[in-house]
Amino acid sequence: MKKVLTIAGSDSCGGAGIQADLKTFSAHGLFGMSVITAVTAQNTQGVFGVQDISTELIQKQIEAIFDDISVDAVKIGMVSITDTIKTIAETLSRYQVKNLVIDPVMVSKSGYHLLQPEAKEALIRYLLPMARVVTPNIPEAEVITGMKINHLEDMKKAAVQIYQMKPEYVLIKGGHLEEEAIDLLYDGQDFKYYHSQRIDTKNTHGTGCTLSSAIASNLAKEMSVADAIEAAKAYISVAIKQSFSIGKGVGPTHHFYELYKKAGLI
Ligand SMILES: Nc1ncnc2c1ncn2[C@@H]1O[C@H](COP(=O)(O)OP(=O)(O)O)[C@@H](O)[C@H]1O
Ligand SMILES: Cc1ncc(COP(=O)(O)O)c(N)n1
Repeated sequence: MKKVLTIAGSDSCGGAGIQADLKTFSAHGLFGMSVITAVTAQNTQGVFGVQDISTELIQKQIEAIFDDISVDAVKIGMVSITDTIKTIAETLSRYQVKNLVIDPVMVSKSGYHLLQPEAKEALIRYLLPMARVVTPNIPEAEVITGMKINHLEDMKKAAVQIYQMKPEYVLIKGGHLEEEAIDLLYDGQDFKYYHSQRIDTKNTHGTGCTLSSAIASNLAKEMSVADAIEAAKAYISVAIKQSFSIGKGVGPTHHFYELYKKAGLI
């Protein structure tokens, strides 16, 4: 059984964060584990409070896992503050970490800063060089590069700039573009495009978390990066198509193992 770890924040309403990650791992038939960086009080309408977990406990959670269990892939999501970032980077650097996917979570769909703006530099300096794949959405790519992204040509320029920050692969997600939801992969040489039809729904809470967890799941299954993203993109498209309302705001994606199996996605 392949084992996948998420290092991320808890979302009390279950649509994003640790909860979305673990659901995605299970839907891929994998064993999911978690290191919780922060607990958020959150629902479909907003984020109402955050408690960062102490760096001591974050370090102990990581050590508890890696000292005992072999981990096939790791996904990092909400990391909140500079001290958390430094602790994760320092602790992970003591282990052979395979297949690290970093989703540089910054601002929730409701506008709450899940990463303190001053922690951006630490994320770039300490975490990005450890990544096999980094998966910014367009607003995140804009913050990381300092450039405005309006269309595909801008995405390409941003991908080249982020690649210089030393991840192995950069995937810029186009969910925030107007027309098609095109994602762009750059490996330092070539660009690869992942097209999918834009699904007309407001229920996209947790789409970024789900995509990065699906990529980590596929890497744990020893797929190549390009194939892992292809399969993850198919997964997120079905998960968004099946998304539903659970409250008054932005609803979650759907992780339905049997459905995806029937569709031949897993
Ligand atoms: N309305 C949509 N229809 C189809 N795919 C979407 C839609 N919104 C997002 N996606 C896809 O979901 C994934 C997550 O993207 P995005 O929403 O940009 O990330 P984030 O949740 O980090 O903002 C990407 O593969 C993106 O192309
Ligand atoms: C704890 C936590 N982590 C991440 C997100 C971002 O979610 P999304 O995938 O919708 O960008 C969130 N809202 N809450």
